Amino acid sequence: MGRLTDSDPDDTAAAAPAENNTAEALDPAAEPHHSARRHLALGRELLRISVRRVPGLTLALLLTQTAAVAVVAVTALCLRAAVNASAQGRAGTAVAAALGAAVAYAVTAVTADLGGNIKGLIIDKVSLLDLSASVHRDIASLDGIEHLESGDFLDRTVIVAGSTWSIVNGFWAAVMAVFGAAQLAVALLLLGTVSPWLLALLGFAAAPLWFDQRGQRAVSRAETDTAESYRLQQHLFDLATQAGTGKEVRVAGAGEQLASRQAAAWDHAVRARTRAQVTASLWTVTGWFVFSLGFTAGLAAVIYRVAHGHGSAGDIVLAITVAVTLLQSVQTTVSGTTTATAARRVVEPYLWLRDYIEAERVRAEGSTGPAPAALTRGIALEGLTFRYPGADRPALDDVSILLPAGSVVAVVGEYGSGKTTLVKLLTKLYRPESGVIRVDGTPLAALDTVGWRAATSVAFQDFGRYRTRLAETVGLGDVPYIDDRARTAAALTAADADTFVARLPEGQETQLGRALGGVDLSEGQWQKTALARASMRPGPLLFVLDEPTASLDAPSEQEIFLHYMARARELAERAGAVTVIVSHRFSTVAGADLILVLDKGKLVEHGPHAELLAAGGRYADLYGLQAAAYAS
Ligand SMILES: Nc1ncnc2c1ncn2[C@@H]1O[C@H](COP(=O)(O)OP(=O)(O)OP(=O)(O)O)[C@@H](O)[C@H]1O
Repeated sequence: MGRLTDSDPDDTAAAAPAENNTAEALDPAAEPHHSARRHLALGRELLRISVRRVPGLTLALLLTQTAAVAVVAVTALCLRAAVNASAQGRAGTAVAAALGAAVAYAVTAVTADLGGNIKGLIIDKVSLLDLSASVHRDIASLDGIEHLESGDFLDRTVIVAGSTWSIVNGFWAAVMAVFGAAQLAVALLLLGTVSPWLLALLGFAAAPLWFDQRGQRAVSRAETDTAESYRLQQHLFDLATQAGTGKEVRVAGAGEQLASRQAAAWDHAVRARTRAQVTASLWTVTGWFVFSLGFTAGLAAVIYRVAHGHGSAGDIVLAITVAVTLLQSVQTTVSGTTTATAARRVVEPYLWLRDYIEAERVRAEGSTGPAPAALTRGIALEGLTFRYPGADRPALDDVSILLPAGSVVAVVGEYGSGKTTLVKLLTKLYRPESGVIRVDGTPLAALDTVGWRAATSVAFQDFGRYRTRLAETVGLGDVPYIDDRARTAAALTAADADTFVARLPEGQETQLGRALGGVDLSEGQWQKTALARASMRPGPLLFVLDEPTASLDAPSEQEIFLHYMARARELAERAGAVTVIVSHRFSTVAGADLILVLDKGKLVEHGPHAELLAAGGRYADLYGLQAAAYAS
């Protein structure tokens, strides 16, 4: 992502999403297990970021940890010397050695506390100021929206966005584990000076590590396996508790049903996760049991040897001191490794997201062509086919047609026939699976996405409800002019919103959204704000209205259509702009130059209204049905 650029090219290639939107490309099982090399590279990046962001703290942490390793040896050697010197009656040496041990103990206590605090500070700063910000920025900068409609992407985003702290924590835990291992090595070396047999404790020290990792893998697996249930219960909870859906749920009396389904999904997720936690705890206990057995046997061996004249009393003290340190070192190494391993739950999706974003960037690299200043030929669809991830049939199937420059094109068809999908492809929110869109002969894919979008205005069917001040809600349609009140006022007029704006307490400056201390709008009023937003750009080459009046009453609908037809003609005159109007209501689109009739993704008829009526085909049937329904 953004500033983290050291990706492993092999891994990137392996993880890059497939070129098309196939189900396989989004199969969670297909997620790569990133190589150790990749994890190391990420570690180096995090170290670099820490050094850059908090150099003093990073240095202090590394120094305290190095000191912690050194004091293990100093403490044990001083204590052995003190005991042996006292036994031999060398009081001066004994006192000096005891003092050395005391100082070393004090340093141990200070470094333990200080290390933890410094680590916490570094993690907070790096995760909040760098990682979180770069994750949000990179996700927001993706061109299309397929990632926003992909469960796989969303799952990973949810995991990563809330847990960048774990990534940095995991890295520093790994560093602590390395220092713990160094401490362990020093401790074993000292034990070796008492008896080489004590080196066997290394094997026993590895047991807790190994068993702990097994447990962590079980926990990790359970979380992945239950991610869907977890998402489902969250969705059901939202359905019942959010104002929009909550109304329906209450009127329908579906609350109980939703609550029991939510409980079942929650129960399934929690049960599986708890089972895995219990298994992990059992593995941990087993590991420590094995270590304790080895430790007790080793200590018994030292005491036996000293009792039989091999070694001094100081050796026993050294063995006990070091063995205690050994326990601490193992604990540091185990907990560091466990935390670092647990962080893989976030690191793996994080690397997956980086690969995804990188692949998207590479794919967008060819899109650099400028949008034309005006259209002369129009927008040609050639064999356009598109299938949503996981869908068994295409949403658009081999659609070929020219949307002539300067024309008003209506797209009609029944629910789910592919109308909105066509809009998404025209606005580069999705890439076609096959076929091509040409803008005056240039493939749309070759045009710079930002440039093309700047030449486009769209009012989407599922429009956004931005709870800002009304003027900003509208002004967001053309960000450079967000504070241009004359322009936002004109856009509101175009959307037939003047009457309701006049009734708002502070007109254009009214804050929207009751939760933010503002006012709530009706569906129709929200739709008018979306229409106004789409009217902000003065001269788009492509102007799209997707069901622009679905929430409006008949007089508003009529008013708005008349206005936008006039605007379409004006835009056509000025720059050969194409206006696309998606509508269920056939009567409203009769004035279009070209009508496209979609049926299950196929373009089944096209032509002007009169021609299609005369042909007596699908359009004529549907038109007749609607006319009869409105007449009755
Ligand atoms: N994000 C999505 N993921 C998967 N399938 C989708 C998605 N959006 C739409 N579809 C499916 O693609 C097909 C075409 O949908 P589209 O929204 O383009 O139809 P439409 O003609 O605009 O419908 P409506 O009139 O209801 O708005 C439908 O079968 C729909 O279920």
